[in-house]
Amino acid sequence: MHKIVQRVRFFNRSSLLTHSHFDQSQLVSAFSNTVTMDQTRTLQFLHFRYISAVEGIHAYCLVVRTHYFLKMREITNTRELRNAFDKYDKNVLSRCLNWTSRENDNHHAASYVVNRHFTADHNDRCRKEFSSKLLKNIPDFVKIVEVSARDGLQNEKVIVPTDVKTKLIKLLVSSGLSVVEATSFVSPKWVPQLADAKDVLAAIRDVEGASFPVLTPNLKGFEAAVAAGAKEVAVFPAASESFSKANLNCGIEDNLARCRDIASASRSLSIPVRGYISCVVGCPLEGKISPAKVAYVAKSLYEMGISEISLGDTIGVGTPGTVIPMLEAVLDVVPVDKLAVHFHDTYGQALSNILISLQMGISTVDSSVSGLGGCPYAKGATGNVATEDVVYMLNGLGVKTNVDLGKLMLAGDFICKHLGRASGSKAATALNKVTNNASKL
Ligand SMILES: CC(C)(COP(=O)([O-])OP(=O)([O-])OC[C@H]1O[C@@H](n2cnc3c(N)ncnc32)[C@H](O)[C@@H]1OP(=O)([O-])[O-])[C@@H](O)C(=O)NCCC(=O)NCCSC(=O)C[C@@](C)(O)CC(=O)[O-]
Repeated sequence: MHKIVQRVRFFNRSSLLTHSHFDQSQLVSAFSNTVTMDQTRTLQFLHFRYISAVEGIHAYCLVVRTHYFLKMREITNTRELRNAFDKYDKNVLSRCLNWTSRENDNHHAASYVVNRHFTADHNDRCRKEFSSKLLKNIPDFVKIVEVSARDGLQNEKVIVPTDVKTKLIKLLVSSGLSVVEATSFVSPKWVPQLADAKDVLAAIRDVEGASFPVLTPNLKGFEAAVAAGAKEVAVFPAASESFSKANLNCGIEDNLARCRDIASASRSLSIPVRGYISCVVGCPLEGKISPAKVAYVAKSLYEMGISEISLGDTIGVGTPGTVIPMLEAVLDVVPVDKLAVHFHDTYGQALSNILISLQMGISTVDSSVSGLGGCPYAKGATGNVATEDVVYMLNGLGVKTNVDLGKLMLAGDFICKHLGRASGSKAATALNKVTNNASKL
């Protein structure tokens, strides 16, 4: 039985009931005549499957390697195949199936399923093609920027003691994470949870093996951070005017001016400045955000010498369908090695968005242990993507992170126990059930 790997649309059920008398040879000969190909060969490429009315009527026209007989370039995705099929073959197919396509029924006639699994040889070839196409841009190494101690905790209503925060940071570092965002130098009136920023930095002063960037919204925050020993800072403009006002009490342009001040102050101290852009696909206040707006803010940050630009889907509404155009727009103005992605998992889309970002060449991913997180000024935003889930996926892809999943899970267990809640990481939850030695996975 051929494995059907991609189904676009079912044939119209009622049409099939009416026109269920066609057979395979009829179909093959119609195609052969049209595409001047011998029947045996055509059979190889075209497979028709009809399941009787007892099981429910489904007909699949399997068009494989369409380019072979249409002398087209290879078709790799559904949309391309649909377009090509619509252009060249719809009428042929309709004739084969003895259909009279009604005008608004055209899409039924153009329905098809791609079958890439019709011979062993073909399987091997396809697997290689898939691997080279889908994995070719995926980096060998991904840098994970762990944000749980800042983004993860900033939204917690009950104040987490400083020693719990610092123990969390130490556990995260011991798992191999090389960048652990530590805290924010923001107004304690705005984010009371991080009012102990200075004490956190003091407590981790001697911890080696990682850098500890901190958020600084303005020069006041930057100066306080430097005085407390920060060696890396981050600014955080938004791509949404309304969110910028809600989060920072100033609009995009005013905030970019503050970022510029911080960038120039940091230059003389050789302090790298990271830049987050919030709301890169959607805003809790404005809805959809255009890729052009994100590209504008990204370009501004790049031009002021920001070392890394992290693209934040603050409320987790993005899907690959919205993330790809956003990334394309940003990649037009900022080199890929300067970019990072920062996905919240509100709608369960974070891992697919990360995979797409890796396929587009991005090699820095922000995440938060146990999926902790949420922005106090983005109502409805849930946790960041869980670091354990990201590491699990990257391990599966053979991508190095230098992070020990077992030790990472210990950090997750620690903070979840303290907060009195279950982990938001699916991988950690599953691994905790099936093995006590997750670090071997
Ligand atoms: C930017 C401000 C300070 C403006 O807040 P403001 O009220 O407009 O500031 P102001 O200049 O009028 O000052 C008001 C008071 O705040 C003080 N102040 C002023 N600046 C500081 C500072 N740096 N540190 C400590 N105190 C500060 C200042 O001294 C004054 O104190 P007062 O005289 O009333 O006693 C405020 O809006 C703020 O702190 N916002 C931060 C909000 C925040 O942290 N949001 C969460 C982080 S963003 C995020 O999570 C998204 C991200 C990055 O993860 C990416 C993603 O997920 O997409």
